[in-house]
Amino acid sequence: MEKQTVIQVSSISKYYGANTAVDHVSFQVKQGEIFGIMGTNGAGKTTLLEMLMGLRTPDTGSIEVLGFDALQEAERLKEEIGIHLQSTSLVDKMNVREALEVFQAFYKRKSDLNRIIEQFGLGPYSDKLIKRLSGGWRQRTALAIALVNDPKIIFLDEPTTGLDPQTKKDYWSLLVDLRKQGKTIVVASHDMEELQRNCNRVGVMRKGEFIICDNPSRLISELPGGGLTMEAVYMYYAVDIQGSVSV
Ligand SMILES: Nc1ncnc2c1ncn2[C@@H]1O[C@H](COP(=O)(O)OP(=O)(O)OP(=O)(O)O)[C@@H](O)[C@H]1O
Repeated sequence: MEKQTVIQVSSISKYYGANTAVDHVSFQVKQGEIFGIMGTNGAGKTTLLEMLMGLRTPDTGSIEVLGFDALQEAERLKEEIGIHLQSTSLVDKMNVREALEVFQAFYKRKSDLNRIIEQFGLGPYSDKLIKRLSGGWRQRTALAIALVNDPKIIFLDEPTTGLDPQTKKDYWSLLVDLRKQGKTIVVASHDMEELQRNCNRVGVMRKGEFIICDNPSRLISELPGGGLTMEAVYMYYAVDIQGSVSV
């Protein structure tokens, strides 16, 4: 059976003065996909994610998420999505369980916190201050916070930056489990290996444009001149011809 489209992006742009951060981007995400977004620093990934989450208003185009207009129905949409905080500094002074409870209070629908704590292995840490946790456990906590309203879609902006390879793997196995539970995951990342291994499809951004979007193995095998890894895909599509990154 054809999977349902849960995100429909049609020709959205975002301008910051004369700077075009996102340039007429269109794509769809299906229910249950892990959808990756890659691109150089400044390519527009965060701006794109923020528009999908209803946190930023596009200057052109439209976005439908789970049947809601991300612009007109942003409040309603927030009930249905999980947002992974880039920094947990806001909740640094709380322990893990307190942070989960505080964030859950914002939502009507509530997931079972004990189940999340167990699923994420957070039990031994639930009364520990977040600021005392290692990077990996902080990111795990941030992901747990994104799940307090039992969202259908989870948006993640570079969640594994700075984590060691094993901690990254452990983190991704949580995401794969969430996908198996039917969640849709949209994730921006600079880690080519994790995108290649885990994403159903990856969109490549360059200077605000969506250059190409396909599953990782096709992106690699159809690379003009041949390629073996997402690194080659990145070098070909994401880095501009002069080899300089966008600013
Ligand atoms: N609030 C803002 N005001 C003005 N310009 C901004 C703002 N946010 C982002 N930009 C600019 O928009 C462009 C896209 O930035 P964005 O943060 O979306 O890129 P990114 O791909 O997420 O980068 P990174 O990988 O470094 O996080 C950049 O040129 C950036 O300088």
